[in-house]
Amino acid sequence: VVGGEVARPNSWPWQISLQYKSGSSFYHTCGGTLIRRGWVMTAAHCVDRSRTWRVVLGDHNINSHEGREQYMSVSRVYIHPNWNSNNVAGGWDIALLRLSSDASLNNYVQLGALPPAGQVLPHNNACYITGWGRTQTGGQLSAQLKQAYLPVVDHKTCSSSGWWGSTVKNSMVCAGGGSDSGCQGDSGGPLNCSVNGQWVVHGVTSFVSSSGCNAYRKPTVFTRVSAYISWMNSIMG
Ligand SMILES: CC(C)C[C@H](NC(=O)[C@H](CCCC[NH3+])NC(=O)C(F)(F)F)C(=O)Nc1ccc(C(C)C)cc1
Repeated sequence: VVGGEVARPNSWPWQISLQYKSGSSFYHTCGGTLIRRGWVMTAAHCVDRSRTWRVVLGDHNINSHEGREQYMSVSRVYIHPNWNSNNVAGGWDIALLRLSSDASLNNYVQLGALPPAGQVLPHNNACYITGWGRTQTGGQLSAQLKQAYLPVVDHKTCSSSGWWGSTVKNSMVCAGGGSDSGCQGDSGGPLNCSVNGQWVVHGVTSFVSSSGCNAYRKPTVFTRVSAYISWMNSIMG
């Protein structure tokens, strides 16, 4: 997250850290959202290489053990069948991770709310991106979970010339476009939007401009969760 601020610990209790094993250690690579006690939603581009994964729930500082974390292994990865790793602009950047055991829900670990199928938010709807991703283009990951206010940019604006043009599809949500943005390492994490006074996870962080995370008129682009409700239900049952 470029800009924004460090989140109050565990104030986004559905945010997870997706980590891969290398040698005897695990490393943060992406974010994700706990959507059922045994299921995590993330981006397909986060898991299109087969690795040994673990999901950390209830985390704040990913470099220290604070005692609230739950470490879960992943029993199966479901990548959307239409995902093409050579074309993030094609969309379909969504995946589900089946955890090998159910999470315990508490003050630090809660389920994220999903939108109704087809819901599209209006221009400027209040949303926050959260994640441990780079804090500057080409910079380092953040040790502590960060948040940034990224209001929705409607499809009409986001897909216009000077913005993303035809790279952005209707199955995506744009948010931000100013000095705050997502960045590498935020991928897969939630776009948390305020709808009728409730937080709803409307986006899965997908891509930013290759010329820089907070590039002018290149809002962070998210997979629009409301376009994938039926697919997710078909997998999770
Ligand atoms: C070094 C980084 C900044 C490059 C940048 N990376 C990204 O945007 C990666 C996802 C890349 C998936 C591709 N397999 N996502 C992120 O950085 C995220 F913002 F989500 F955290 C990128 O590729 N951006 C990109 C590439 C192509 C397009 C279209 C023109 C096809 C749009 C954006």
